Amino acid sequence: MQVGVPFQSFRECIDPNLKVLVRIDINVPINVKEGVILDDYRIEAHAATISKLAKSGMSVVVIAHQGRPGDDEFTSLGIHWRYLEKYAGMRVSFIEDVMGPAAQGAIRNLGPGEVLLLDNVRFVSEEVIERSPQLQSNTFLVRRLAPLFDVFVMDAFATAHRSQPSIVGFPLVLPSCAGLVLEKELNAMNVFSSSRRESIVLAGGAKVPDTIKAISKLLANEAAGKILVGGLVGVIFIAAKYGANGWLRKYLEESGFGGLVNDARLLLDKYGDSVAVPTDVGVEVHGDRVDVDARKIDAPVMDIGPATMDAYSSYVRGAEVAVLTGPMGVTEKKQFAEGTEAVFKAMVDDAKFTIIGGGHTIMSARKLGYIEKIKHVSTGGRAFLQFLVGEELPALQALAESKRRFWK
Ligand SMILES: Nc1ncnc2c1ncn2[C@@H]1O[C@H](COP(=O)(O)OP(=O)(O)OP(=O)(O)O)[C@@H](O)[C@H]1O
Ligand SMILES: O=C(O)[C@H](O)COP(=O)(O)O
Repeated sequence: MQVGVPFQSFRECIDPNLKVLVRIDINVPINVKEGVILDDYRIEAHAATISKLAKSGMSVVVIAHQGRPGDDEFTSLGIHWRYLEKYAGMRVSFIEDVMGPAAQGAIRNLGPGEVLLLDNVRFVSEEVIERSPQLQSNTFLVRRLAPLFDVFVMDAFATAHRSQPSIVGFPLVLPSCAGLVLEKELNAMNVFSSSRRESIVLAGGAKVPDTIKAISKLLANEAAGKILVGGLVGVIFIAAKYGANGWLRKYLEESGFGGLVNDARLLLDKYGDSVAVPTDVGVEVHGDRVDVDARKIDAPVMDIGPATMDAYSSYVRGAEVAVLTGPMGVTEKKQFAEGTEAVFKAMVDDAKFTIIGGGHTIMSARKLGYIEKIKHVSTGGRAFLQFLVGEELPALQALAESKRRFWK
């Protein structure tokens, strides 16, 4: 943990005599019907925090969510349980309850070194309402569970942007610390934010409005030296820089992204060379890849082109930090994974520190064989973007408040 961080570090919560409540984020892509988790990266990451706490002799209760009420991935943590056991390398018990008498009884009876996973905290309706930490500390969830614990460990970086009871409520009533995953995320982000003009952000993927907003904030805060755009985000910047005819014009009308072209143009006008836009792209013609000039697009854009790969690789060379959020192309199709592969290669070969974030980005890095070579793989999605651009995260503010209240 860096000096000057305004909350307690992980090791300050470790004490074999204590019962700890740990909030983790094991919200993962899941096939509920078949009971199969499609990407367990987050579970593996948080298992380290849990095993460390349990091995120290603490009684460990884990609280987490999966999905949002009403969506297909909203389900019990009964599926996650076994994965957690596998990665923690120890027995984990699971209870189909969050804060009722069954859960309370199991928490009371938990012995030293034992781990209990509670069910999906979003089964409790209060959890999905975002309000101030003060109000969240007065919810039924917090009032029922907090008295059963000595300390709270906040490890769910990926949910740190939510002001929900299990994130911001407990720190106001229990002495709290950052977890191992949260500490790692903050350390990596500190490397990024202390490099500023020496860092490069590669922004691709398909979350076009969110990513353009993030780019705008990165530029306004002078948080990065250069932004290199790709993926569908890059397509919007291509339209802003070179104009849109043929396929591109039709695509903008049909996708509803037309309005964002103006936002991209304003950013290019204001920040000029700080944003690099693809000069060529890989388009799909009858299933094949054809590389064309970005001014002459007449088929679906699926990747950045070879000249752009070279240019982006040379920008990455020598960067203090290179961050990739969102793939450069449709990596699900082999012939359009070339751009993403080229920038991964440049990152691991030539940048001093590398960070990636986002579900598809991580999956691409794994598929293309770069995951082990990236210095920091973030567990966060929205939280990662929000933190990257320098926005406050409610979870961190609540931890800081906990320090003021309990750790004099
Ligand atoms: N040119 C393109 N045209 C269409 N889709 C693209 C293009 N480039 C990338 N994509 C798609 O973008 C998706 C990933 O973008 P997204 O913004 O969701 O990334 P992420 O942030 O890593 O993932 P997640 O949202 O899961 O956290 C992939 O499915 C990929 O196929
Ligand atoms: O996957 C995420 O980004 C986090 O688990 C937060 O999920 P949410 O967007 O449903 O709050």
